Amino acid sequence: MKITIFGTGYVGLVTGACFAEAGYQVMCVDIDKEKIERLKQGIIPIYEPGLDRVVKENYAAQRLHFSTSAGEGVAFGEFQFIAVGTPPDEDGSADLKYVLAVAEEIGRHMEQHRIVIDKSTVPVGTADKVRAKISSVLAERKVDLTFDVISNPEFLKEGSAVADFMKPDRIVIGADSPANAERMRELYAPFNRNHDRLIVMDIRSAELTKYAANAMLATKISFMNEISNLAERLGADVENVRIGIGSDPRIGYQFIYAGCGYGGSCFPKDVQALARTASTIGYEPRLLNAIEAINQDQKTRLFELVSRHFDGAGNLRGKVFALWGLAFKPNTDDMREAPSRVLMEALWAAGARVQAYDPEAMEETQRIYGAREDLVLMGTKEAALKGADGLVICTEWKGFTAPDFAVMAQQLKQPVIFDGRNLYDPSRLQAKGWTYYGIGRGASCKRDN
Ligand SMILES: NC(=O)c1ccc[n+]([C@@H]2O[C@H](COP(=O)([O-])OP(=O)(O)OC[C@H]3O[C@@H](n4cnc5c(N)ncnc54)[C@H](O)[C@@H]3O)[C@@H](O)[C@H]2O)c1
Ligand SMILES: O=c1ccn([C@@H]2O[C@H](COP(=O)(O)OP(=O)(O)O[C@H]3O[C@H](CO)[C@@H](O)[C@H](O)[C@H]3O)[C@@H](O)[C@H]2O)c(=O)[nH]1
Repeated sequence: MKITIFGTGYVGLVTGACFAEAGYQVMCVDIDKEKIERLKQGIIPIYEPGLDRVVKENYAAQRLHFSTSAGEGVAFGEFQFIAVGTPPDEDGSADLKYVLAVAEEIGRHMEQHRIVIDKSTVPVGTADKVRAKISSVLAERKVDLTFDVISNPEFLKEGSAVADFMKPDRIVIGADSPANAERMRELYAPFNRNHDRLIVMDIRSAELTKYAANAMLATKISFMNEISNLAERLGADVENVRIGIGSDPRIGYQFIYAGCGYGGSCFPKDVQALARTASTIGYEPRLLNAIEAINQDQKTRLFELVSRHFDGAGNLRGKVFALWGLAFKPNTDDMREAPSRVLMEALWAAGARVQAYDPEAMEETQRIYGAREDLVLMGTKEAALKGADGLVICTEWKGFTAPDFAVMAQQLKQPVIFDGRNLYDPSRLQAKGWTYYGIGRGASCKRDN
């Protein structure tokens, strides 16, 4: 079977490389010429565990091909995956311009039947728009060709994208005929062994399933962040509460970690896009709006703790802060909507300087912020501490979980930690003379009310 994937971002590149690893012939097409050139040279544009090997080996084995030519891509695969970005429009709704541009290319270059599969996260009704776009271009060309449109949303997580794709929890297929569903079952057979993971449904339900999944996970996080704010004020510890409620299998332990807010390219944009969809059909999305609002507040939490500790009035002129963790989560270099950005920008606005360290996201930070006097990127987490007035943690990289606190205390001007991911045991640190602030740790930390 031959597959074409439009878009070589997190989803497209992982999907293409994993299909090639399963033995298929795959062509990845992107409009970004530099990205495609670098991929051909074996330079992987993102940090994603395991991706480097699958891309390089399958490219060398000539199962994985790269191109900037849409025409070449449309001619190549019977299956045409759309895996391009769907960024937020000005009003928060999903911008479909990249998706529809691909649909247009497919219509323009098609010479035989094609199965068009939408893997991008798109609002309900997008498959109809893709179908209409291809049909109108075919009509302009005055050619009579048949094609199918299928929805196949992607659920991989950054940081474990290859593993998630190889061993999915589920493969959601939105199809309008049993024959199309069967073609997808055949295509996904290498990833659907041992037990059936394929969930087949109508196209609109598949499109909504993707948003519902992300909104549900974001709800769990915002709920716990709200509880953390209560815990802080009530003198309870959200970490104890987390363990207490997670033990109920109806709640579960996953996605109930309070912290400095959720980031990334998906939860913030998808919660907003779903809320926007609701508004456009006259339904007030009260819960979705609250999830988003709680998250925005939560991202300012660390700055509040820092400024209250040092000044109370938000003036941090002359202060220097060590920052551990820039990426929006561990095992990625992605900084889209990262809580670290909100924190750094607030610290800078208050006159402070930042000495930052992240195992993977330094280049990305440099790309986003360029050279500025109030940001120094340090080569190690220890170096970031030197001469700083305090340590702030935004990302729970494994390498941050068991540092040498005695050495750290010597490097910092004063032993104070603002821990946005609740990595440490407050009482142990306090026993060693540290001032420790976590998220929602009212029982064990300094109360701030
Ligand atoms: N990042 C994730 O973890 C994740 C997971 C599941 C679903 N999604 C969804 O998948 C989609 C893609 O996300 P991503 O993170 O991979 O995006 P991305 O921004 O990393 O990559 C998108 C790529 O598409 C390319 N592109 C744009 N227009 C094109 C065109 N006409 N032809 C070919 N290529 C084109 C861009 O140059 C870019 O390389 C989004 O809808 C996103 O919401 C993302
Ligand atoms: O208990 C938790 C779990 C996560 N987070 C934060 O939530 C954000 C998102 O984390 P995660 O879901 O692990 O990363 P993503 O790569 O954004 O993956 C989400 O978004 C993808 C894109 O749609 C989906 O495919 C995935 O299923 C979905 O988990 C990060 O900032 C995390 O720090 C918390 O604050 N607390």
